Amino acid sequence: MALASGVRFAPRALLRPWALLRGTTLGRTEPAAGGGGDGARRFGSQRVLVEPDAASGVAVMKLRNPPVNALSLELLTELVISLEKLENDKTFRGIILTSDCPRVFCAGLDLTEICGRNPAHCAEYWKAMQELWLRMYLSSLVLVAAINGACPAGGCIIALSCDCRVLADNPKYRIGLNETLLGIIAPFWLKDTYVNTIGHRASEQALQLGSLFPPAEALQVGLVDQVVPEDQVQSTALSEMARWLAVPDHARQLTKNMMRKATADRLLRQRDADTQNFVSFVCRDSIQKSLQAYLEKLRQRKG
Ligand SMILES: CCCCCC/C=C\CC(=O)SCCNC(=O)CCNC(=O)[C@H](O)C(C)(C)COP(=O)(O)OP(=O)(O)OC[C@H]1O[C@@H](n2cnc3c(N)ncnc32)[C@H](O)[C@@H]1OP(=O)(O)O
Repeated sequence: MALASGVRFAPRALLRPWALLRGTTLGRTEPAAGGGGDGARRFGSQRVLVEPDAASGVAVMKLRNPPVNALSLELLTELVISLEKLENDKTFRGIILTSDCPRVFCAGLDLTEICGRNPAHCAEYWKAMQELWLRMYLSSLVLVAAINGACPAGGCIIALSCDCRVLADNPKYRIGLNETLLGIIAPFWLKDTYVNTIGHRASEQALQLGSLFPPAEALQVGLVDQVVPEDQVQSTALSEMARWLAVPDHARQLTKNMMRKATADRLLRQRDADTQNFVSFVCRDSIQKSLQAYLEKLRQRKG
């Protein structure tokens, strides 16, 4: 990811994401409906659909890991690869991230990846989560989240690592970090991202209470930048994108780096310790029990 000035600010020592790939179908390119030239060709993978528009330099990236876009290891990996692909293509300056699943933007960590799994798997999973956050948080592209569904926990992290957030005005589409309600604790880099977005006091309250904010409250606290009727989320995200792209890339990119680098560096300095911390915490019997109970409650809630 080179800046116009030649500065590279994406962490270079990141995992090679394709090493994590199992049974995915990356790199597939197909014409979009009614499409013609290059600008109308879709590409992506099984769980991430990319609709590039070369003319505007903007790609729409859709999460499609039904039913709730839970962040499985495969989805995390495919997101990193799609992001990297767009970043390496000079045609693109911005990405609109949205969901292809009805009513849910992203349900957060895939709890089945950390329930009843061995420590090695949990470590691999957590590294992939760190990787995605680092890549998104420091991306040289403009990232706009078009939040067209519920956005708890890890879903909120994805949205917060974008530059701008547009949320559909539906009381069911709540957003926030609800980790404490699952008996788990947001890691420091998540807490830092929250504080950077909504300030210390609001974060302190929201993190301890595990608050999930409905749209009007999310707007008020500053978690999202716009709340609009559901059918206007995409068009508003495009208008926001135009506003951000009106700024010269090099100036915007260097400013973004100035604002975010310290937060990302903090994780980069202690990535292994953060992984060990995560693994030893989630593998505790008591935490496994509460995660299992939460998952069971989700399953029983159905119907
Ligand atoms: C040191 C510790 C560090 C901790 C790191 C912290 C970082 C992030 C934490 C997390 O992200 S933990 C995950 C938190 N997520 C949630 O609490 C959301 C839970 N899900 C929901 O509230 C709802 O599913 C929804 C997203 C609002 C959607 O509701 P809807 O009614 O549309 O769908 P459901 O019927 O509830 O679910 C369908 C299906 O999906 C399964 N499922 C839902 N969420 C998850 C998940 N996060 N992981 C795995 N599976 C999930 C749910 O059980 C249903 O499954 P089936 O019954 O169909 O088998």
